[in-house]
Amino acid sequence: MNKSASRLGDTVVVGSEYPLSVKAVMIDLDGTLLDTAGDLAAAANMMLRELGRAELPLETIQSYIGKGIQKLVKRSLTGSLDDEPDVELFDKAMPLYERDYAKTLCVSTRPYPGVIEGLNALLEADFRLACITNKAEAFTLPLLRATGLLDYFDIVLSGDSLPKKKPDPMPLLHACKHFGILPREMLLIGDSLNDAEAARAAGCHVFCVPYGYNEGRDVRELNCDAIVTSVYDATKLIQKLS
Ligand SMILES: O=C(O)COP(=O)(O)O
Ligand SMILES: [Mg+2]
Repeated sequence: MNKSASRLGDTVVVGSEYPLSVKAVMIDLDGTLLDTAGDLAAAANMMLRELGRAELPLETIQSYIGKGIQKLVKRSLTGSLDDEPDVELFDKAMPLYERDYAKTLCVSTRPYPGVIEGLNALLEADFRLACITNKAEAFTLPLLRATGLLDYFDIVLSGDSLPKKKPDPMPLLHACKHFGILPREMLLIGDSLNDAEAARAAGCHVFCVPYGYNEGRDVRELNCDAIVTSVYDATKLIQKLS
């Protein structure tokens, strides 16, 4: 956010061109649509137990979410954001984590307040919707189905759907192409640096929610167009460009 930020109720916006005119909306999954941290952490701790290692607090594992499950496993094994674990240990840990997360996938995971209302309002206003996540597809689709969100989206792009994932702009540009629209006609709603960087690199608008997982960092540090309290609140800042 920059110095010209202003407030509309609890929503913080930058600049004054509101409502923004866009044709389609992309929404991030972990930390924006769904509160997945409890189930991701339960699986990480099952894996750590099976490897005879100490469990980690939920808050620590929550700060490891954002760059896909391989990175989550590496971070859980090393207790750091960027260190590389021993290759043999990682090769043993990865299938354990995948098996464990398949078990915990939707135990406590729920949509955040304002998500269902927001998705309904977006469809009512005739926006086409994409879900863009760094989560692996094997988990994304069952989770969206189990929480009743899958049918809202025209396209779902997961962390392994394309050669590159967020913060690379590739999935965002792919979604623009899918809808036949320009990046500046697209809005991404996300919760992290990965979303903000991907949107800026693609040339899309980006709003961030403050309740998600920004790898332990303050969401106000992000270069985004607005911080919105919920997906529903985001709908009040946009209008359909026909
Ligand atoms: O899988 C992750 O680490 C994060 O996924 P997200 O892109 O939906 O936030
Ligand atoms: Mg996220």
